[in-house]
Amino acid sequence: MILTSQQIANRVRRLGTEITRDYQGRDLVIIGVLKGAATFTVDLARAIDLPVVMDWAAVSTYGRGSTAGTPRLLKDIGEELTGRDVLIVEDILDTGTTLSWLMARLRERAPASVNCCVLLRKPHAVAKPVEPRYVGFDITEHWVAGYGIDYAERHRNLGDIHEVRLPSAALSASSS
Ligand SMILES: O=P(O)(O)OC[C@H]1O[C@H](OP(=O)(O)OP(=O)(O)O)[C@H](O)[C@@H]1O
Ligand SMILES: Nc1nc2[nH]cnc2c(=O)[nH]1
Repeated sequence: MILTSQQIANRVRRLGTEITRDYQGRDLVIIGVLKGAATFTVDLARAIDLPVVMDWAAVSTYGRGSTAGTPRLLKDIGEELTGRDVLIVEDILDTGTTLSWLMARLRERAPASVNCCVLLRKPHAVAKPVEPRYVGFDITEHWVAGYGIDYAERHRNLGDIHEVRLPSAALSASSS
């Protein structure tokens, strides 16, 4: 599996159009989740034709799914959220541990709404149910890297999204 930079750009443009339509007249705060969603968040924000506010959060999650420990906020946002419309932007929804925890924490701050936009949704997003309002692509459970997403902290700078072939950790080079 490979998602080319062109496929990603086309999808991001359409997501931006949808978000522009859905948030007309609202006070939209976009929160990108570091580090994986940094590239996607910036591209998505540029595809939205509204005066959005951008902020960043970082969450550390040890273990996933039923074995997950409690996630921790490594970096909090600076924006006040009371009465505002929050859109969390994530690169991957896998078990849902990260997003379900972050959405619950942000809801405690009395925003008008909290939704999320994920670029990639994996099939096992069931451990902690999360219903993203926007999804870029539904993908298989294979490990992926590129377009901000890492393999062992590397490859975030690739323009395409590649499948990582374990255990060699070679990146897929062609569509299949
Ligand atoms: O749905 P989940 O099972 O919680 O998995 C999804 C999370 O895992 C990855 O983050 P990671 O912890 O690798 O950090 P990073 O964004 O800094 O790469 C990804 O960026 C999501 O945040
Ligand atoms: N980097 C990376 N993190 C993940 N977290 C859950 N799935 C993935 C993946 O495919 N790649």
